[in-house]
Amino acid sequence: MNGLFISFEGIDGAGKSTHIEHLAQAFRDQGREVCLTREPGGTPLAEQLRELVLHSAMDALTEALLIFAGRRDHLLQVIEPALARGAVVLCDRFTDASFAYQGAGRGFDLQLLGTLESWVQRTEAAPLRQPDLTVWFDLPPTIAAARLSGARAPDRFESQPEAFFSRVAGGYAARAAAEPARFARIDAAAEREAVALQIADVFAARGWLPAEEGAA
Ligand SMILES: Nc1ncnc2c1ncn2[C@@H]1O[C@H](COP(=O)(O)OP(=O)(O)O)[C@@H](O)[C@H]1O
Ligand SMILES: Cc1cn([C@H]2C[C@H](O)[C@@H](COP(=O)(O)OP(=O)(O)O)O2)c(=O)[nH]c1=O
Repeated sequence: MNGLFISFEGIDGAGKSTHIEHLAQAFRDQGREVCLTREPGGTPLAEQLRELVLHSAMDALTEALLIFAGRRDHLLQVIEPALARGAVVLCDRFTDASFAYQGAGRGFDLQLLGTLESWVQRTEAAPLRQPDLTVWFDLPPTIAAARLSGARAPDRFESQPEAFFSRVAGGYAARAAAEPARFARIDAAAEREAVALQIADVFAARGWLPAEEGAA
């Protein structure tokens, strides 16, 4: 069976974590091996880099290099081997987050991000490894901020002002517009159950899960 690489994107508080575990179970119920992972992070080395990126002050190039260094390790140690085994890789954020946060959010050079993407995502199995599907939780930053307020201690990104998240949201929209076949936009402002149904539809439409399996 072919592996499946699925990433989940959206601004902080968009609802990704709320839905990923349920999807993982739906795939396991179909007898699929599921590799549940995240970025920044996903390997011991990349988790160490994550700690630095989320909690230490640094300039934009340093930040981008650390994130892509972690991504390289994660891709080679975890994602490619899982795909080669035929597993379903569910990844909480991938490179679109770099274009949205470092690019649109921080104003970092998009061309340079594209260069890093092409270096880092070239593997033996793929000239440019990209997710087969990116589930994009789209919702206004005001709603995300309200959901997050008091829910958890903010990291370096979560403590940014709302204008930052408006730019990040715009960055996701631009990536989605550039690659509409890879992106599935979810109206994440909806109630939890309605969001789950939208996600279920996306997976059913691709024939990856039975219609009822994705709904919470
Ligand atoms: N559809 C929803 N409506 C209202 N609150 C939600 C919804 N989805 C998630 N939440 C809540 O919003 C907060 C952020 O959700 P979470 O899944 O952690 O987002 P993310 O992983 O994208 O940052 C959590 O407290 C969660 O319980
Ligand atoms: C993958 C990635 C994440 N990030 C940021 C987005 C998030 O604010 C932060 C951590 O992501 P995430 O794991 O989604 O945080 P949490 O578990 O707290 O919801 O890292 C980037 O800035 N660039 C990237 O390439």
